Amino acid sequence: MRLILASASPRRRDLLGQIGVLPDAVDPADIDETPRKAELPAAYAARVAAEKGALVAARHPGALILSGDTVVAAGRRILPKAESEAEVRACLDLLSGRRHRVYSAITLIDAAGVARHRLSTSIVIFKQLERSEIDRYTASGEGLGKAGGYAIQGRAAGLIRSIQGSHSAIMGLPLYETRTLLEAAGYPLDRRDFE
Ligand SMILES: Cc1cn([C@H]2C[C@H](O)[C@@H](COP(=O)(O)OP(=O)(O)OP(=O)(O)O)O2)c(=O)[nH]c1=O
Repeated sequence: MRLILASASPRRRDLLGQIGVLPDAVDPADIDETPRKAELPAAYAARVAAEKGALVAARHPGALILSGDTVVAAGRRILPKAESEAEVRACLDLLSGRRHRVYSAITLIDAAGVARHRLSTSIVIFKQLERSEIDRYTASGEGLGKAGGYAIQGRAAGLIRSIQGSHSAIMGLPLYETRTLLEAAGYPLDRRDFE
């Protein structure tokens, strides 16, 4: 059974590897990720994960397709995937000293073309950040290319007071839900147990 990871994110590949799953191919979906007007963060994450999966499934008939989308939200506000230092700084200014949510959606399309979806919601609380902490974090470059301008798997962990939910989901792929969907689709898991 061929498994295609529909993602350009090296984090998603590494996370899959953490549960012993090695995709047969990685084929990212390049879609327009602009939120719709008044679209709520959870619905947005779910929609984008589903759209990425559908696009890539069309290129691989008969394969399993796994896609995901991770969105950082302050209330109803969707934070960008930070693409500049200014965006990282703006995200940290907003997240400092408060709790926010991280929505991590996945879609698995099975060999028959049936799509199954899961959404994992986590709550993250940053400490009240000093100006110098924001300056240093921004300059580190770690927040670039990350939803909400930070990476919990990196030095941002030293600025985060608590998380509630799933660490893997915040990083980009909710592993519990991923395993559940792969299992439901008949994908052979835990093969190393039998070797
Ligand atoms: C909040 C957070 C996000 N991220 C990353 C995970 C995702 O790569 C990225 C969110 O962007 P996504 O649009 O979910 O994914 P992507 O563009 O990197 O890859 P693709 O669309 O091809 O699947 O932010 C972290 O690595 N650590 C974190 O703590």
